[in-house]
Amino acid sequence: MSVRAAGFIIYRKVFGCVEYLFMQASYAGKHWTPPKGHVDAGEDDLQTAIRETQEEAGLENETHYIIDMNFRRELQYMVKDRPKTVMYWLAELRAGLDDPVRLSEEHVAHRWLPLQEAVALQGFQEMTRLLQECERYIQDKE
Ligand SMILES: Nc1ncnc2c1ncn2[C@@H]1O[C@H](COP(=O)(O)OP(=O)(O)OP(=O)(O)OP(=O)(O)OC[C@H]2O[C@@H](n3cnc4c(N)ncnc43)[C@H](O)[C@@H]2O)[C@@H](O)[C@H]1O
Repeated sequence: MSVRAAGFIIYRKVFGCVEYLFMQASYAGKHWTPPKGHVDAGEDDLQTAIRETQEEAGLENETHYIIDMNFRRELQYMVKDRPKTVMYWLAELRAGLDDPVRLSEEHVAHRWLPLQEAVALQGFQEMTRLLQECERYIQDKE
């Protein structure tokens, strides 16, 4: 059976430059991902994304970021021989907030990074494609 998770690709704009939020897991390979987590029973994907982002990054929907409901993408990869599906929405940090992220014990560090640095840091092929798509989408919106 497939594992299901959901989260947000959260970006902020600093002097016109787009920067994406990545957080480093405190366990195992200490990999970097956007805020996301497993979908609990009775939750829909969007509820999960909002809950996990609050739990993992201390960011509240509306107060700290605005969700773009027009940009939703599904990532798929294998974890320990099981398929995992992660639903991501794009979300923008509210202007003027700088860095309100407050990490839980699940993560040891976070960074706001422009596209190329985010791509290099996280290193996953499907996430790279998704970030490139986000970048084009954000540019087209402006
Ligand atoms: N090894 C471990 N030791 C101790 N506690 C653990 C643990 N793994 C999970 N936990 C605990 O489980 C909970 C996780 O729950 P949640 O917080 O609810 O779920 P998650 O973000 O989806 O978890 P995870 O980190 O496992 O998933 P990811 O897909 O990023 O990562 C899963 C794998 O996929 C890889 N991966 C991540 N993104 C990928 C991508 N885009 N493409 C390919 N592989 C990717 C990662 O490198 C990683 O190997 C946490 O409380 C944590 O403490």
